[in-house]
Amino acid sequence: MSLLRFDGVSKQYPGGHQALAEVNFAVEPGEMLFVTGHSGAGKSTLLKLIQLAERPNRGAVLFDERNLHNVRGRKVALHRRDVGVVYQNHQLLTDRTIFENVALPLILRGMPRAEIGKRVRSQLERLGLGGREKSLPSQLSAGEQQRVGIARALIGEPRMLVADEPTGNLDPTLSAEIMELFASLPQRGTSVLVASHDLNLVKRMKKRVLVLNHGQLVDDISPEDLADE
Ligand SMILES: Nc1ncnc2c1ncn2[C@@H]1O[C@H](COP(=O)(O)OP(=O)(O)OP(=O)(O)O)[C@@H](O)[C@H]1O
Repeated sequence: MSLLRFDGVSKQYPGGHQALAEVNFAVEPGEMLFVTGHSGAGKSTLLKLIQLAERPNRGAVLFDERNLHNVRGRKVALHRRDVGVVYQNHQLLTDRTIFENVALPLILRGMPRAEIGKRVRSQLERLGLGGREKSLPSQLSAGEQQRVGIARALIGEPRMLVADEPTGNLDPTLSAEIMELFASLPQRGTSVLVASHDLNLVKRMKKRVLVLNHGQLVDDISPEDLADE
């Protein structure tokens, strides 16, 4: 059973711009894949539909076989727990410590403090940020800040992680490191979908790649196809 399915999905923004046209694909549990394409191709829109930050005009987005069309009101927040989001500029709270930034989603859920402490420390350790709990974001390097953003996205144990240009601000070495980190997540059962316009970086990862062109899904490249290149 697929974790995510786009079934003939079209998205037109008010004003008439067609951002996605009849897009079909499915993602299995624990699968990692990329979506790439030129600026304006529809990558961010595709990710927004998964988080319910936008809704399609036609077609259906199914998550765990549930049509997101029917997820409304308070159910939206519950759905978002299943989808961790990583942004290009990590959007950390600058006046809060690393611990507090990562703990926030669990605090909002009302989880007991002791449990939060345990989970956050273990997540930071796992991402190589042990010992940085009390630092402020400004005291960390760009790569470390991005790892905090990833820790925060993962802390609620989402079924899927979506990342929009997560290496946009990083140099090539750090970008490769962050991509390797994403690639290790499926081993823990989390599906990962990364949007990036950096085709070279994407190809080097040898994972499945969806290619968007003016809102159309024009290619769905398997890891085997990339291995031959
Ligand atoms: N809120 C909006 N209202 C109107 N048009 C929008 C809106 N958001 C995006 N668009 C348009 O939809 C198209 C797809 O945008 P989207 O942000 O999904 O592309 P993208 O592939 O992520 O681009 P980039 O790599 O530049 O971020 C673009 O032409 C964009 O101008």
